[in-house]
Amino acid sequence: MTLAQQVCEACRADAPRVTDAEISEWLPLIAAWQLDAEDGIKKLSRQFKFANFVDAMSFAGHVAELAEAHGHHPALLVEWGKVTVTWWTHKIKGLHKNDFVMAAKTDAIATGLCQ
Ligand SMILES: C[C@H](O)[C@H](O)[C@H]1CNC2=NC(N)=NC(=O)C2=N1
Repeated sequence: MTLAQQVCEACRADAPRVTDAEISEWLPLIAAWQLDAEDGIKKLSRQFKFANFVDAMSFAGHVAELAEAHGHHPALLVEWGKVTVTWWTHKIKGLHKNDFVMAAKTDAIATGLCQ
């Protein structure tokens, strides 16, 4: 089953962060995403390009619906012609498999919407 076909598991505060081995295994599956660390918190982010602000905002709305459906939410930066989506798990201050699943699902909904 691909990452995009998987579902988020209910994330608990004591859930384990992904290991370096898991990052090495899963990051290539979401090759357009980059691994960042902000204040020691690992995050996944990707910038999606659009023709204008309204299209960018519309995509952000689709991501919001996806997030609500899965109970797992990103940070969204909406600018003219682009949206930066950043996934991490607040509860564990780092990356959980859910973040890789949601990044893959974000790619799936972006298909056909972004430039
Ligand atoms: C109560 C609610 O389900 C939790 O706060 C959820 C909401 N969405 C979430 N999203 C993310 N990315 N991390 C979380 O820890 C998280 N927790």
